[in-house]
Amino acid sequence: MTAYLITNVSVVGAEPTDLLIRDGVVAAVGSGLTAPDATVVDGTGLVALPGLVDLHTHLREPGREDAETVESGSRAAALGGYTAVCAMANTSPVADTAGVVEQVWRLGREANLVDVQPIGAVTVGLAGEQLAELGAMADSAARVRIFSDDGHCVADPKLMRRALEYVKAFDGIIAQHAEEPRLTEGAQMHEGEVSTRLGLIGWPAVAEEAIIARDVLLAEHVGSRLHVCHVSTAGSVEVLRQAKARGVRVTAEVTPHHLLLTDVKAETYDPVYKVNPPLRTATDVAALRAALADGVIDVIATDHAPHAVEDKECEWAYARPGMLGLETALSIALDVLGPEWDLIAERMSRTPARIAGLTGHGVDPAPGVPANLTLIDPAARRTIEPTELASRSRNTPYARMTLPGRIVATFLRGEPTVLDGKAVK
Ligand SMILES: NC(=O)N[C@@H](CC(=O)O)C(=O)O
Repeated sequence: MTAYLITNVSVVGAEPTDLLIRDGVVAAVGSGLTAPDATVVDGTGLVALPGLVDLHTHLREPGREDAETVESGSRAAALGGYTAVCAMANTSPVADTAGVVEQVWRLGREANLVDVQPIGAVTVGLAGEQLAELGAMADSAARVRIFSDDGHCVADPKLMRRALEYVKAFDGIIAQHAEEPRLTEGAQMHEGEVSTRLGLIGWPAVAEEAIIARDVLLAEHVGSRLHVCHVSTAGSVEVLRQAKARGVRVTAEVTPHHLLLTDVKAETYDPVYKVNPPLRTATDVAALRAALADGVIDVIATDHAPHAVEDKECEWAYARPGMLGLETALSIALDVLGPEWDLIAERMSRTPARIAGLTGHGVDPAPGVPANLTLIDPAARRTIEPTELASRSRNTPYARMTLPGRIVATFLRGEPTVLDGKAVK
């Protein structure tokens, strides 16, 4: 294994120092380190963070390898500064058996660009009728701990209760896509002034808030862990705030796009802005930012949702919901939060690693810890060109926008996956 000496780098915003990486771990931290055998990476002006961890990635394999594969999504993740991603279960076939989650896990190991931790489906085929083999997935080589029907809500309260009870035995988590389906039939965008003006059927905030309110009560009742995917409304934040104050075991994520973009984007009728849950109002964006800062929202998760051109570049009503996120998340976080490195490390690495139980991830560089880290140039600005992304899909809402920050290098267990801003393999 090659050793790497990263010189003059700011670790999570602290005074510059040197980092020596050897045999997969951070071997030493301090000024004036020397290591004649090491490859030197000049860290001047760069910030080192623990490798980012994404709780919500759609890798599309098996089934839609035209939109993304485990390998292409892993490369996109590494280029975005990630060292671990949790792969959502809405593949084809659905990841609702030990066989499928093991397949995804094995493909992740083979690509070896990030650690891919599969999420298992809660219900068979995401159909919301019958619990999937949660125990078999937990006992499989993939050691699944998070279960989600993401893309669909576990709408049946009895099934949701059973799922929460079942995973309690191994301290598992149910990650809910909070959307009361009866309130969102035919919905195309956020229900509000813009949808009224455009004549599009609305997805009301209450469809999300009602499910979160129900689920925090269920989680409290059975004493299980609940995670709420892609929180998008100010009202949801208030429900979560109250639940957390009561000690309910609930965590929540927000996406970069819900921290930056609003429903006004739908006025373009460009389906790149169609996403589930939909882009909301400026008031919601402000509430989500405040909740991220005060901890009511625990993590930024990308909801990286690649879609093939034919599924996205069509009439708004026919387009699939979802947008890319892995390669731009850190830049959006930097844009929204500013250079608050400790907060960024907390929300994008330490806390998601802790929630997912990914040992060796989300740990600040220090002697002896696994060398899972990323180097960022905060002064750089880059213009997003969709054709230059590593994802197989092109559906980024940030095309031709100039964003702050650039990932210079990412290390997975001491080996670079990204160097000089380029994927190593
Ligand atoms: N977030 C999205 O807009 N899309 C997700 C699933 C979903 O949550 O609808 C996808 O898998 O494409």
